[in-house]
Amino acid sequence: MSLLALRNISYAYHRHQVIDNLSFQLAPGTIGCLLGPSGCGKTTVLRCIAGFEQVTAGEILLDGQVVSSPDTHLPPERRRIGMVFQDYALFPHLTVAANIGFGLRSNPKHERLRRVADLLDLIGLSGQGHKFPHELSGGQQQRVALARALAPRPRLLLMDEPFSNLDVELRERLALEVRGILRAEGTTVILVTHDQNEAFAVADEIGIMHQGRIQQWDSPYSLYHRPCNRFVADFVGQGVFLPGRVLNENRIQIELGFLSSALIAGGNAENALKTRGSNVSVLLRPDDITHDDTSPLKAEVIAKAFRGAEFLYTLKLDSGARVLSLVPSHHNHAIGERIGIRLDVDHVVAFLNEPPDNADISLPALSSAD
Ligand SMILES: Nc1ncnc2c1ncn2[C@@H]1O[C@H](COP(=O)(O)OP(=O)(O)OP(=O)(O)O)[C@@H](O)[C@H]1O
Repeated sequence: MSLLALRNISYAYHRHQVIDNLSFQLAPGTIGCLLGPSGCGKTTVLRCIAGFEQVTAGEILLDGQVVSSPDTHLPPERRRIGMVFQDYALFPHLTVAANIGFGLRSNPKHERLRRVADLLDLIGLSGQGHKFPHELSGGQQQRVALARALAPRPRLLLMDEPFSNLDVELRERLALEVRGILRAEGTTVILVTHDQNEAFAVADEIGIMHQGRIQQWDSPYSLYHRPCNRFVADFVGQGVFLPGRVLNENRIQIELGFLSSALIAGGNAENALKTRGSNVSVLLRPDDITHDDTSPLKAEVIAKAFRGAEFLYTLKLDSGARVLSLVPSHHNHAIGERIGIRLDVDHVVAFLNEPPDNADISLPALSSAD
C-alpha cells in the first residue's frame, strides 16, 4: 500500500485555481520530488499534504486514511508529518543538541539523548551538540534542521527548497549527503524544488509539474530519456527539436542523416511513427551529437560554454537549425569555426510536429530507396 496518495486533488486560492486534478502516490521509504517552474503550484501541494490548506476536490490519504478532502480535514499537528524549509528556522538561543531534541521533549530523557546522539552522528556533527546555530556553516545548519525534523520519526517528511539558500557547489554536495541521511533513516519524503540537479541528486521518483498538473511522474532516467511531452522534454535536461520525416517504424530522416535507433513516441506521436512520410519533431540531446574531426558532416560553432571537463557547443547546421553538442574540453574550437560532427544516438524520441521551434528545414523528397 502507498504511504501517501493524492487522488485528483484541486485547490484554489479564492477563485484562482492553482492545483488542477492532480494525482500521485508514494510507496513507503521512497524519496519523491515535485519539480517545476516557479508558480506551478509545488508549494501549494506541500501545504495541502501538511494540512495548512484543505483541498477543494479529491482526497489525500496517509497510510490509507483520508486526511484531506472537501469534507475531511485532519489538523497538521495530528498528521505526523515533518518539515524542512529553505530558511533552516533553527532556534537561535538553543544548542544544536537542544534544537534536534526539540520535538522529543515528552520522551524519557535517556531515549531523547540517545536519539540526538545518533542523529548528530548521522549528520556528521558528532561532538558538536553543545554549539549554537550561529557557530555553524549554512550547510551544517541545514543538516541540523533535517535532524530536528527526523528526530520524532515522522511518517512523512516534506522538504521545500531546502538547499536554495546555499551556494551552488555546497548545494550539490549537501543534496547527496541528505539523500544518504534519508536513506539511512528509511524516511518517506517529498522534496519540492525548481532545480533539476537537486532533484536528480536526491529523488527516486520525480513529478514534473506545470500549471497545477503533473505532466509525468517517473524515474529521473525516464524523464530525461523518455519524456512524455514537449514540456517535459524541454524542462528536463537540455536539447533541441529538429524536423524529421518517418521512413518506417525504425527509421527517421533528419537534416543530419538517418536515425535507425529505437523510436520512442513522445505524447500522441504513436500513429505518426507508424505512417511513412509523416512529419515529426525529433528530440536531440547534447550527448546525441559528438565531435569528430574526420566527419564530412560540418557545423559552425556559434556559442560555447566551458564546463570544466567539457564544452557545451551550440552549433549551426547548414539549414540554419541549431543543435547542442557536449565535447571533451581539450577540443577547444573558436566561435565561427566549422567542426566535424557525428550522430551518436541510442534511441530517438519523436513528437508530433507542433509549430517547429528550430529553423524551417525542407527535407529532400522520399525515394523508394529510403
Ligand atoms: N496565499 C496565496 N494567495 C493567493 N495566491 C497564492 C497564494 N500562494 C500562492 N499563490 C499563487 O498560487 C500559484 C502557485 O504558487 P506556489 O507557491 O504553490 O508555486 P511554486 O511552484 O511553489 O512556486 P515557487 O517555485 O516560486 O515557490 C502562484 O500563481 C501564486 O501566485
